[in-house]
Amino acid sequence: MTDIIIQGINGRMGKVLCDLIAQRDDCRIVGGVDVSAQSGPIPVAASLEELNVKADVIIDFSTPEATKSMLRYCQGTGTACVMCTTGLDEECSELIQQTTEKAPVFKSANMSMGINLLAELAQKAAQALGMDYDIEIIEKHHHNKVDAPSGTALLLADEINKATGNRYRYVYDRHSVRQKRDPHELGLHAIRGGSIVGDHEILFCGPDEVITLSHSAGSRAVFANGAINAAVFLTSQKNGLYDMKDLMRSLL
Ligand SMILES: NC(=O)C1=CN([C@@H]2O[C@H](COP(=O)(O)OP(=O)(O)OC[C@H]3O[C@@H](n4cnc5c(N)ncnc54)[C@H](OP(=O)(O)O)[C@@H]3O)[C@@H](O)[C@H]2O)C=CC1
Ligand SMILES: O=C(O)C1=N[C@H](C(=O)O)C[C@H](O)C1
Repeated sequence: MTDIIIQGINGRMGKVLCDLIAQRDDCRIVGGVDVSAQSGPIPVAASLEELNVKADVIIDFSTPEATKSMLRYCQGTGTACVMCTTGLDEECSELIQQTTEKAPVFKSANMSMGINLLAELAQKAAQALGMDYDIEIIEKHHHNKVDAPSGTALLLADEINKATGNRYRYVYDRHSVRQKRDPHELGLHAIRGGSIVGDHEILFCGPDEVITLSHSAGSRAVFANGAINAAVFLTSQKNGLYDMKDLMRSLL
């Protein structure tokens, strides 16, 4: 039985996690962290220190500041964590590095299997098509999302760059750009509206043709299930950094 704390338990993802974990018999929620602590069967506090509950893994869908607090807590206690929050900064990258020496850390800007397959397909397409095809990524999310571009759009861009010898530099939204497109640009564009869960398109625009690879999340369950599976996976891992590729390999 994997004991889990959810950071951001009252948020959109936190609520879906609670529903899905209740249906499983290999894990349970032993506590939650959120701004507004609520009274209920699960203890919830404003910080991990205040919660003072031991768990095997913390799943984090919150804010970048809260993620940093969690990493410091995991460094001190050796607790494993699944990092799902996006919009993280350079300070967070350093904290992640330090934390992986003290605890198992799982990080992915997108916990769905589909996006991680899409990243592999995009790498293959970029390698096969070469510089004659301009790459543009369009992401669409609900109107409550605060960070842009999405962590997933950046993940896809980074994976493409990794597979092509870092040949691209990122251009965001092209607002006020007054020059023609350079072949080394990779465009990232964010759309925010309504209740869109998360759509990502990668366009390879070539001479007289466009190839589009896309993924559309039908519900938040795809992310929540990935995060729960990652939490269970982490309980048998050594200190270090893990991502969806490690989880997918373990399920084969
Ligand atoms: N990796 C992935 O697959 C996915 C990642 N995400 C990312 O997860 C994050 C959360 O998304 P979502 O659930 O939609 O966002 P929400 O805003 O709905 O939920 C975040 C929750 O965290 C709470 N919170 C704010 N500050 C703290 C704090 N210091 N400590 C603990 N909790 C805090 C918020 O409280 P309050 O509202 O009162 O501020 C809110 O309840 C985002 O960065 C999003 O991009 C989302 C989906 C999938
Ligand atoms: O905020 C969201 O909702 C989502 N955020 C993640 C991101 O920034 O990529 C993943 C998913 O697309 C939903």
